[in-house]
Amino acid sequence: MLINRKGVPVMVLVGEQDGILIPELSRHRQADSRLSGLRLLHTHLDSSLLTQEDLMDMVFLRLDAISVLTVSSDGAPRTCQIAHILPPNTDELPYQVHPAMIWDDVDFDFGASVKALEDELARTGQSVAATAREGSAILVSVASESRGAQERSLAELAELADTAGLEVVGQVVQRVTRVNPKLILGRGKLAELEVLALQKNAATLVFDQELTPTQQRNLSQITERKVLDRTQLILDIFAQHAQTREGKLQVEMAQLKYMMPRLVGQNRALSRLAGGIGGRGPGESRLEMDRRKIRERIAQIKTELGSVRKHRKSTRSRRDKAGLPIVSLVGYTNAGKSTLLNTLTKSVVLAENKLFATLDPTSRRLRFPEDREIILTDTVGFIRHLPADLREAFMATLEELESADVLVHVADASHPEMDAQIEAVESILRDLSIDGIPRILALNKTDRISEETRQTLRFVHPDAVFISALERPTLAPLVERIKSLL
Ligand SMILES: Nc1nc2c(ncn2[C@@H]2O[C@H](COP(=O)(O)OP(=O)(O)OP(=O)(O)O)[C@@H](O)[C@H]2O)c(=O)[nH]1
Ligand SMILES: [Mg+2]
Repeated sequence: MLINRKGVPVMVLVGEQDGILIPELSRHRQADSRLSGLRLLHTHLDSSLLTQEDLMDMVFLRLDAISVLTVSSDGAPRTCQIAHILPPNTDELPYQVHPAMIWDDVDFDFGASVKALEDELARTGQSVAATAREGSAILVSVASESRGAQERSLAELAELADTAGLEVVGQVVQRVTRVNPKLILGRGKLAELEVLALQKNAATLVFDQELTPTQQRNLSQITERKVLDRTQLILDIFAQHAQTREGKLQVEMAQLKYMMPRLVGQNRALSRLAGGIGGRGPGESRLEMDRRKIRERIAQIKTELGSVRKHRKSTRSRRDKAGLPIVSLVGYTNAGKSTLLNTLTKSVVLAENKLFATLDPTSRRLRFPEDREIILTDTVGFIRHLPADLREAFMATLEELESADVLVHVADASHPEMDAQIEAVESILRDLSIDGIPRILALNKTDRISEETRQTLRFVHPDAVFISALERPTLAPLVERIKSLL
């Protein structure tokens, strides 16, 4: 029986021995509350009390409370057990399960309990600006790696989320031997995640691992929240930041390719549900048409990209004819490449403390004191675990590197993961087969490291040049090294 907050039963459900089917409840959800406003009282025909399944139902249906009543063989009520979701608490408990009570002794004030919960949830919800709700996110990692490794990867995901404009309000880590093909995480962990999202008022869940179309669909259906994975987040950032024609086309293509299999997935689900939803949904034929349109658009983008590239090749060969040597800055995202380009050339190339501030190769002329000129080009930031779909789009933006005479690999010496970042960059350079071009390793942001760290780094990277892109005088040794290689 589903009972509303006035104590009125709104639905009586009849089930079978081992379960009842609870229909879609979202219609009952009140606008001013995040719980459904309903509590479920149900019976167990054996004498078992609340089960894990019951608690899952409470969480995913966002019930105010769930109670189970056991009945004697003659149908008389015996014991009752109540559970309800908890407001955010220091013990990080998702819900409270009360001890079982004799039915005749039950004296539980549902009204008071739910009011306390709603008040508390509303209060924590308000500490984040009301409008921030759409933008507040919980980060989730489900993998077989160690907890430490997962947390390091989540730290990077948090930076990505920040760049994408999301506010991170919590995180959940699960270490598994095998991921759940339907939900990626186990049901129990999903319930924990759902309660955390409810407690923190987070509208978005961001997974560090790539979600299959099925997982993504299931997760957003069950949680009714926006579900993103790392790929989508990066695509989103790419889309926000791409500036040139080529950058935009590359991003659009990657997005369309990402969408395709997901459309197919939706389609299958729709055809399975077709009887139920009648003509309201975007019918199968519409989706079919959308897929065809996407394919057409991808083909069109390919043609456009071809002509954009041809154009760029000709500007490149003009530059080659001018005989100016090309020096390209490469490096992990946020290492300080654009800042270095700015300081060296005093030009204004977008530099921000955001990942992926730069998405398109940007070139500047740089004149040395003795009247020698070079072309200095900035590039897109590299990143580890670049999703397979994005690798191609990313590498395409680096094509220009082939014609570089010198590569300056900029690394952030103040970053705890610097060595892993350096390796990630080197690996992509190897894939591009341009690791043969003379290369200088510039350890940047040395204004932020201690003398001790500097000593260690000098030992580990004896060939590196130490710079601070913010301090022009520190760049002299780098300029000397560049000149010596030309
Ligand atoms: N303290 C300090 N901060 C720096 C230095 N160089 C760059 N930064 C800061 O680091 C942040 C990232 O710099 P960017 O130049 O945008 O980095 P990028 O490598 O171009 O990043 P992407 O374009 O995203 O790949 C900015 O906030 C810079 O101000 C430095 O030498 N010292
Ligand atoms: Mg940049």
